[in-house]
Amino acid sequence: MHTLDQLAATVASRKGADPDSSWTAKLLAKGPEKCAEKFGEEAIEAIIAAAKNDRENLVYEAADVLYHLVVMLAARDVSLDEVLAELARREGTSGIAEKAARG
Ligand SMILES: N=c1c2ncn([C@@H]3O[C@H](COP(=O)(O)OP(=O)(O)OP(=O)(O)O)[C@@H](O)[C@H]3O)c2ncn1[C@@H]1O[C@H](COP(=O)(O)O)[C@@H](O)[C@H]1O
Repeated sequence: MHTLDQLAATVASRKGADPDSSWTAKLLAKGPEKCAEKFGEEAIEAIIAAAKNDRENLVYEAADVLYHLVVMLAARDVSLDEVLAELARREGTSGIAEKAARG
Protein backbone atom coordinates (compact mmCIF):
# COMPACT_ATOMS: atom_id res chain seq x y z
CA MET A 1 0.00 0.00 0.00
CA HIS A 2 1.23 3.50 -0.84
CA THR A 3 2.46 5.41 2.24
CA LEU A 4 -0.16 8.13 1.76
CA ASP A 5 -2.98 5.56 1.42
CA GLN A 6 -1.72 3.84 4.55
CA LEU A 7 -1.65 7.17 6.38
CA ALA A 8 -5.20 8.01 5.25
CA ALA A 9 -6.41 4.61 6.46
CA THR A 10 -4.72 5.13 9.84
CA VAL A 11 -6.18 8.63 10.17
CA ALA A 12 -9.68 7.35 9.29
CA SER A 13 -9.33 4.64 11.91
CA ARG A 14 -8.58 7.31 14.54
CA LYS A 15 -12.03 8.90 14.19
CA GLY A 16 -13.66 8.38 17.56
CA ALA A 17 -10.49 6.81 19.02
CA ASP A 18 -9.20 7.71 22.46
CA PRO A 19 -7.65 11.22 22.33
CA ASP A 20 -5.33 10.27 25.19
CA SER A 21 -3.59 7.60 23.13
CA SER A 22 -3.76 9.10 19.63
CA TRP A 23 -2.55 12.52 18.50
CA THR A 24 -4.79 12.25 15.42
CA ALA A 25 -7.86 11.46 17.54
CA LYS A 26 -7.01 14.44 19.75
CA LEU A 27 -6.76 16.74 16.72
CA LEU A 28 -9.98 15.42 15.13
CA ALA A 29 -11.83 15.87 18.44
CA LYS A 30 -11.02 19.60 18.28
CA GLY A 31 -13.12 19.90 15.12
CA PRO A 32 -12.64 20.62 11.40
CA GLU A 33 -11.87 24.31 11.91
CA LYS A 34 -8.96 23.51 14.24
CA CYS A 35 -7.71 20.84 11.83
CA ALA A 36 -7.79 23.42 9.02
CA GLU A 37 -5.95 25.96 11.16
CA LYS A 38 -3.28 23.39 11.98
CA PHE A 39 -2.85 22.58 8.28
CA GLY A 40 -2.35 26.30 7.62
CA GLU A 41 0.32 26.56 10.33
CA GLU A 42 2.22 23.59 8.95
CA ALA A 43 1.97 24.97 5.41
CA ILE A 44 3.50 28.25 6.57
CA GLU A 45 6.38 26.36 8.21
CA ALA A 46 6.99 24.57 4.89
CA ILE A 47 6.82 27.89 3.01
CA ILE A 48 9.46 29.37 5.32
CA ALA A 49 11.75 26.35 4.85
CA ALA A 50 11.35 26.60 1.06
CA ALA A 51 11.94 30.35 1.02
CA LYS A 52 15.09 29.93 3.14
CA ASN A 53 16.25 27.04 0.94
CA ASP A 54 16.47 24.91 4.09
CA ARG A 55 16.28 21.56 2.30
CA GLU A 56 16.34 19.29 5.34
CA ASN A 57 13.61 21.22 7.11
CA LEU A 58 11.55 21.45 3.92
CA VAL A 59 11.40 17.65 3.73
CA TYR A 60 10.35 17.49 7.41
CA GLU A 61 7.75 20.26 7.13
CA ALA A 62 6.37 18.87 3.85
CA ALA A 63 5.69 15.57 5.65
CA ASP A 64 3.87 17.56 8.37
CA VAL A 65 1.83 19.30 5.64
CA LEU A 66 0.79 15.99 4.06
CA TYR A 67 -0.20 14.50 7.42
CA HIS A 68 -2.23 17.57 8.39
CA LEU A 69 -3.83 17.70 4.91
CA VAL A 70 -5.05 14.13 5.36
CA VAL A 71 -6.38 14.98 8.84
CA MET A 72 -8.15 18.12 7.55
CA LEU A 73 -9.79 16.11 4.75
CA ALA A 74 -10.87 13.39 7.19
CA ALA A 75 -12.37 16.02 9.47
CA ARG A 76 -14.68 17.03 6.58
CA ASP A 77 -15.29 13.44 5.42
CA VAL A 78 -13.36 13.91 2.18
CA SER A 79 -11.37 10.82 1.25
CA LEU A 80 -7.86 10.94 -0.13
CA ASP A 81 -9.18 8.87 -3.06
CA GLU A 82 -11.50 11.74 -4.05
CA VAL A 83 -8.54 14.12 -4.18
CA LEU A 84 -6.41 11.63 -6.10
CA ALA A 85 -9.29 11.08 -8.57
CA GLU A 86 -9.42 14.85 -9.19
CA LEU A 87 -5.66 14.86 -9.80
CA ALA A 88 -5.99 11.88 -12.15
CA ARG A 89 -8.77 13.70 -14.05
CA ARG A 90 -6.36 16.58 -14.63
CA GLU A 91 -3.55 14.35 -15.82
CA GLY A 92 -2.32 15.35 -19.26
CA THR A 93 -4.03 18.76 -19.25
CA SER A 94 -1.49 21.54 -19.04
CA GLY A 95 -2.30 24.27 -16.53
CA ILE A 96 -1.76 26.76 -19.35
CA ALA A 97 -4.42 25.08 -21.54
CA GLU A 98 -6.79 24.73 -18.57
CA LYS A 99 -6.47 28.43 -17.70
CA ALA A 100 -7.03 29.45 -21.34
CA ALA A 101 -10.19 27.28 -21.49
CA ARG A 102 -11.57 29.18 -18.48
CA GLY A 103 -11.33 32.33 -20.62
N1 LIG B 1 2.44 11.58 10.34
C1 LIG B 1 2.08 11.82 11.50
C2 LIG B 1 2.43 13.07 12.13
N2 LIG B 1 3.12 14.12 11.67
C3 LIG B 1 3.12 15.00 12.69
N3 LIG B 1 2.47 14.52 13.76
C4 LIG B 1 2.28 15.14 15.07
O1 LIG B 1 1.69 16.39 14.91
C5 LIG B 1 2.05 17.19 15.99
C6 LIG B 1 2.36 18.56 15.46
O2 LIG B 1 1.79 19.41 16.33
P1 LIG B 1 2.52 20.68 16.84
O3 LIG B 1 2.97 21.48 15.64
O4 LIG B 1 1.66 21.35 17.83
O5 LIG B 1 3.75 20.01 17.59
P2 LIG B 1 5.20 20.51 17.55
O6 LIG B 1 5.71 20.49 16.14
O7 LIG B 1 5.96 19.68 18.54
O8 LIG B 1 5.01 21.98 18.08
P3 LIG B 1 5.70 23.32 17.59
O9 LIG B 1 6.99 23.34 18.32
O10 LIG B 1 5.86 23.27 16.07
O11 LIG B 1 4.72 24.37 18.03
C7 LIG B 1 3.24 16.56 16.69
O12 LIG B 1 2.84 16.06 17.95
C8 LIG B 1 3.61 15.43 15.76
O13 LIG B 1 4.05 14.27 16.45
C9 LIG B 1 2.00 13.32 13.44
N4 LIG B 1 1.26 12.43 14.16
C10 LIG B 1 0.94 11.26 13.56
N5 LIG B 1 1.31 10.94 12.27
C11 LIG B 1 0.88 9.66 11.64
O14 LIG B 1 -0.37 9.30 12.17
C12 LIG B 1 -0.30 7.99 12.70
C13 LIG B 1 -1.26 7.84 13.87
O15 LIG B 1 -0.81 8.65 14.93
P4 LIG B 1 -1.66 8.65 16.30
O16 LIG B 1 -3.00 9.14 15.93
O17 LIG B 1 -0.96 9.60 17.22
O18 LIG B 1 -1.68 7.25 16.80
C14 LIG B 1 1.16 7.76 13.06
O19 LIG B 1 1.48 6.41 13.07
C15 LIG B 1 1.84 8.51 11.93
O20 LIG B 1 1.86 7.67 10.77
